[in-house]
Amino acid sequence: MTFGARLREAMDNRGPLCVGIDPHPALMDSWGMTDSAVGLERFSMSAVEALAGAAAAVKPQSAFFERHGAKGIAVLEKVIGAARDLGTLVVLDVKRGDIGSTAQAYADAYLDPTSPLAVDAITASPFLGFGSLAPMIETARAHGAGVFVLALTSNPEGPEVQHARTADGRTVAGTVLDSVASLNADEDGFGSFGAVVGATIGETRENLDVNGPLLVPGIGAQGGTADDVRRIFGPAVRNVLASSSREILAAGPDPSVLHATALEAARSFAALADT
Ligand SMILES: O=c1ccn([C@@H]2O[C@H](COP(=O)(O)O)[C@@H](O)[C@H]2O)c(=O)[nH]1
Repeated sequence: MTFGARLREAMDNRGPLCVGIDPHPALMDSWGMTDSAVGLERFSMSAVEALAGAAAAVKPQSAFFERHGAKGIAVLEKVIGAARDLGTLVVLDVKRGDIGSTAQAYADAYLDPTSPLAVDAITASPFLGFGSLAPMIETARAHGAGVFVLALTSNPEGPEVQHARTADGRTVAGTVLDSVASLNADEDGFGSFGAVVGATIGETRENLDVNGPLLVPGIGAQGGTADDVRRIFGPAVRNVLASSSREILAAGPDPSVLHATALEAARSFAALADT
């Protein structure tokens, strides 16, 4: 099955929620865990075990593992394996992008199933030129994985680049969205290539229908709400995979409370798609 088909099924069965695994030092402290590789492992494994089954996907944020060096990467590997064993899709938030030959190495690291860090999908940055992502796109296609490309990010600095106009009058974000849509053009169902569009962007005139998933961060801690998602995405809301990290993780460490919080969030985003 392609990533798009697996994700559609998971979103339909569990609700369109992706829970971010972002082990911030302050969150680890509030869970009674130290800011160390040991604390990182306890935090992340407890989160994955509590959240698997309550969300369509989990999204480990690579930076929070990288900051613990080699031991942190070992924990990331364990977290990815545990989530996949529990039947939850893994979107690794690494925002990779580089010249083609290096992009291939990133693709090998995350999208080739023989890699220890292989996941279902990654986030990628198109700001070295959309074509530079080709090795990631081709590797994902070859192995039934997916790629979410940054288009309209949730941070306030994003518009200075993403709203800029290209020579043909389209915005940079518009060209990214069009390119993602063309990657999914031959797809009958739900494509495996998605765009990242924040819940905090306010208004947009861009065409958000990419015939594939829209990963939507910025919900909760950054101020985005379910109402914002309904307003921004309109009919494309059916393709939204709502992503929230700190707001849901703040409900821990009790696994049953964490699980219930994610279930409730998944229900509320599923209701948006039904309206
Ligand atoms: O536009 C983007 C792209 C990615 N992110 C990432 O999502 C989470 C958000 O965490 P919260 O705690 O829910 O704010 C984080 O890992 C970001 O790096 C994003 O926020 N915006």
